[in-house]
Amino acid sequence: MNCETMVKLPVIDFSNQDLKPGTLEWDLVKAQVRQAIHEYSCFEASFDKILEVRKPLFGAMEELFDLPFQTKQLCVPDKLFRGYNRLSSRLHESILIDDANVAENIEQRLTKIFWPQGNSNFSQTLFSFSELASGLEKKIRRMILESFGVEKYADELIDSTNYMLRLMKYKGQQPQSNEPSLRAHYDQNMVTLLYQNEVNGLEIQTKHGEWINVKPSPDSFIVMTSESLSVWLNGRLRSPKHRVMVTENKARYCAGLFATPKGGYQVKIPEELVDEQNPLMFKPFDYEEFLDYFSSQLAKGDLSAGLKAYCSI
Ligand SMILES: O=C(O)CCC(=O)C(=O)O
Ligand SMILES: [Fe+2]
Repeated sequence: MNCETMVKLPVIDFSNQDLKPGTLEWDLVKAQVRQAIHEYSCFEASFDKILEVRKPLFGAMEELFDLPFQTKQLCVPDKLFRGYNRLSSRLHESILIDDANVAENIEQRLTKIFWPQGNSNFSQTLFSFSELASGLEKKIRRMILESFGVEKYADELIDSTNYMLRLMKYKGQQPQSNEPSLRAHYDQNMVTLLYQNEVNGLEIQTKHGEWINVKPSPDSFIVMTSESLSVWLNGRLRSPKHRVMVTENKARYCAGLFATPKGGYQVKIPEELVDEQNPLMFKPFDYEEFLDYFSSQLAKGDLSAGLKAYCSI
């Protein structure tokens, strides 16, 4: 059900290019981030530079999703393509690119597949988006770690990140329809950044159980702390349940950058976060091994499996 609430997510401004650790402004923004994730596990990050890629980005996504469905399904490996299926939704289609913060990967793993003769505008646009979004995510993650007093792990954690780019298209729907375009779920990665066109639909559940309709402004990302970060912080913060309900007869495009631990890296709770009052809650895990388990559970129709169940003590 689409229950409109008056709650609005906090908006935090990251547009200042000189936002650097150790400055007064950094500390002020960090305090806002900490407050927002404590309250909502989610906030709107305004970042005016993103407006430069807005038009080309959604143009490139339209170009991609306008390709014949069969072409996409046949050309993109199974694991990376989701198209109108039972588990996600029949209204949703998405393509995933690993390590999208490296230009060559976008070229080889996406552009070359569909345009063997090249399409440099397409590659350049997706790369610019990933570069801006991953740069912003690094700042946000560093602030979160600092706010929990574990910033000494920031470089290691950020260096072992796979920046997965997921391009998504949701079919438009009649306003009276209340079929979810993407079912309610928790993201399993570290931090999620979402950037959408003008069609709204994302809903986030607050810790009190109410659903907020998210209506980001064109210069804003939606930022969520996800399950891997919650586990790494020994349960110190939550990740928000969210879903998508499109109630406009217009396609919704959304580009998501999912900061995810790289396969082969052991994600382990820092010893500073474990003591008598806060006993160790989760075992170390390798995200890729978890994903294998997670996908096999999903394939069996078990939608409740998640990282916390997988590695809880
Ligand atoms: O389209 C959106 O806004 C949300 C997408 C999402 O939740 C996901 O891909 O995990
Ligand atoms: Fe999600």
